[in-house]
Amino acid sequence: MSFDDIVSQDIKENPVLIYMKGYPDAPRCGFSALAVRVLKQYDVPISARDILGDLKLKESVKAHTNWPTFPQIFIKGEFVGGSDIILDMHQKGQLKDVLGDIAQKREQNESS
Ligand SMILES: N[C@@H](CCC(=O)N[C@@H](CS)C(=O)NCC(=O)O)C(=O)O
Ligand code: FES
Repeated sequence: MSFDDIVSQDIKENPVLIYMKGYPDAPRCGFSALAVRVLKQYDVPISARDILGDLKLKESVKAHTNWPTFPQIFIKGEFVGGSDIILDMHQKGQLKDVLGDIAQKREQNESS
Protein backbone atom coordinates (compact mmCIF):
# COMPACT_ATOMS: atom_id res chain seq x y z
CA MET A 1 0.00 0.00 0.00
CA SER A 2 1.34 3.44 -0.86
CA PHE A 3 1.38 6.27 1.65
CA ASP A 4 -1.40 7.95 -0.30
CA ASP A 5 -3.51 4.78 0.07
CA ILE A 6 -2.83 4.79 3.80
CA VAL A 7 -3.96 8.41 4.03
CA SER A 8 -7.10 7.68 1.96
CA GLN A 9 -7.97 4.70 4.15
CA ASP A 10 -7.32 6.66 7.32
CA ILE A 11 -9.65 9.43 6.19
CA LYS A 12 -12.37 6.98 5.21
CA GLU A 13 -12.28 4.97 8.43
CA ASN A 14 -12.12 7.78 11.00
CA PRO A 15 -15.07 10.18 11.20
CA VAL A 16 -12.94 12.78 12.98
CA LEU A 17 -9.28 12.61 12.06
CA ILE A 18 -6.51 15.04 12.76
CA TYR A 19 -3.01 14.93 11.33
CA MET A 20 -1.09 16.94 13.86
CA LYS A 21 2.20 17.61 15.55
CA GLY A 22 2.25 15.40 18.63
CA TYR A 23 -0.81 13.64 20.04
CA PRO A 24 -4.06 15.02 21.47
CA ASP A 25 -2.87 14.55 25.04
CA ALA A 26 0.62 15.82 24.22
CA PRO A 27 0.49 18.28 21.33
CA ARG A 28 3.85 19.53 20.18
CA CYS A 29 2.69 22.77 18.59
CA GLY A 30 0.25 25.46 19.63
CA PHE A 31 -1.76 25.22 16.39
CA SER A 32 -2.29 21.48 16.86
CA ALA A 33 -3.11 22.04 20.54
CA LEU A 34 -5.73 24.63 19.59
CA ALA A 35 -7.41 22.35 17.05
CA VAL A 36 -7.58 19.50 19.56
CA ARG A 37 -8.97 21.83 22.22
CA VAL A 38 -11.75 22.89 19.86
CA LEU A 39 -12.63 19.32 18.83
CA LYS A 40 -12.68 18.19 22.46
CA GLN A 41 -15.60 20.55 23.09
CA TYR A 42 -17.73 18.00 21.25
CA ASP A 43 -18.60 14.50 22.32
CA VAL A 44 -16.92 12.76 19.40
CA PRO A 45 -14.09 10.26 19.17
CA ILE A 46 -10.96 11.96 17.84
CA SER A 47 -8.50 9.92 15.81
CA ALA A 48 -5.06 11.44 15.50
CA ARG A 49 -1.81 10.77 13.70
CA ASP A 50 1.44 12.42 14.67
CA ILE A 51 3.21 13.57 11.52
CA LEU A 52 6.39 14.56 13.32
CA GLY A 53 9.05 11.97 12.78
CA ASP A 54 7.30 10.49 9.74
CA LEU A 55 8.35 12.65 6.83
CA LYS A 56 6.73 10.38 4.23
CA LEU A 57 3.36 10.47 5.96
CA LYS A 58 3.67 14.23 6.37
CA GLU A 59 4.45 14.78 2.69
CA SER A 60 1.66 12.42 1.61
CA VAL A 61 -0.92 14.28 3.68
CA LYS A 62 0.23 17.62 2.25
CA ALA A 63 0.09 16.25 -1.29
CA HIS A 64 -3.32 14.67 -0.69
CA THR A 65 -4.96 17.93 0.37
CA ASN A 66 -2.66 20.40 -1.31
CA TRP A 67 -2.59 22.20 2.05
CA PRO A 68 0.83 23.26 3.31
CA THR A 69 0.49 23.23 7.10
CA PHE A 70 -0.56 21.18 10.11
CA PRO A 71 -2.88 20.47 11.77
CA GLN A 72 -5.12 19.07 9.03
CA ILE A 73 -8.58 18.01 10.08
CA PHE A 74 -10.93 15.64 8.27
CA ILE A 75 -14.55 15.14 9.20
CA LYS A 76 -16.59 12.33 7.65
CA GLY A 77 -14.05 11.83 4.91
CA GLU A 78 -13.85 15.49 3.94
CA PHE A 79 -10.89 17.77 4.44
CA VAL A 80 -12.05 20.68 6.58
CA GLY A 81 -8.88 22.73 7.09
CA GLY A 82 -6.44 23.74 9.78
CA SER A 83 -6.70 25.37 13.19
CA ASP A 84 -7.97 28.76 11.93
CA ILE A 85 -10.83 27.16 10.04
CA ILE A 86 -11.87 24.76 12.80
CA LEU A 87 -11.87 27.59 15.36
CA ASP A 88 -13.89 29.79 13.03
CA MET A 89 -16.45 27.02 12.43
CA HIS A 90 -16.69 26.48 16.19
CA GLN A 91 -17.24 30.16 16.87
CA LYS A 92 -19.87 30.44 14.15
CA GLY A 93 -21.75 27.41 15.48
CA GLN A 94 -21.15 25.41 12.30
CA LEU A 95 -19.07 22.67 13.86
CA LYS A 96 -21.98 21.54 16.02
CA ASP A 97 -23.99 20.71 12.90
CA VAL A 98 -21.10 18.98 11.15
CA LEU A 99 -20.23 16.83 14.18
CA GLY A 100 -23.74 16.37 15.53
CA ASP A 101 -24.61 13.04 13.94
CA ILE A 102 -21.24 11.53 14.88
CA ALA A 103 -21.99 12.19 18.56
CA GLN A 104 -25.50 10.79 18.10
CA LYS A 105 -24.28 7.60 16.45
CA ARG A 106 -21.91 7.07 19.32
CA GLU A 107 -24.74 7.38 21.82
CA GLN A 108 -26.82 4.88 19.85
CA ASN A 109 -23.95 2.39 19.77
CA GLU A 110 -23.38 2.78 23.48
CA SER A 111 -27.01 2.16 24.38
CA SER A 112 -27.49 -0.83 22.05
N1 LIG B 1 -2.84 29.17 10.39
C1 LIG B 1 -2.53 27.76 10.33
C2 LIG B 1 -1.53 27.43 11.38
C3 LIG B 1 -0.79 26.16 11.10
C4 LIG B 1 0.64 26.42 10.71
O1 LIG B 1 1.02 27.54 10.35
N2 LIG B 1 1.43 25.34 10.78
C5 LIG B 1 2.83 25.44 10.45
C6 LIG B 1 3.68 25.49 11.71
S1 LIG B 1 3.29 24.22 12.86
C7 LIG B 1 3.20 24.22 9.61
O2 LIG B 1 2.57 23.17 9.66
N3 LIG B 1 4.23 24.39 8.77
C8 LIG B 1 4.67 23.40 7.83
C9 LIG B 1 5.44 22.29 8.43
O3 LIG B 1 5.77 22.31 9.62
O4 LIG B 1 5.70 21.37 7.68
C10 LIG B 1 -3.82 26.92 10.53
O5 LIG B 1 -4.87 27.50 10.44
O6 LIG B 1 -3.76 25.71 10.75
S1 FES C 1 5.83 23.65 15.36
FE1 FES C 1 6.38 25.73 15.44
S2 FES C 1 4.54 26.75 15.08
FE2 FES C 1 4.04 24.69 14.98
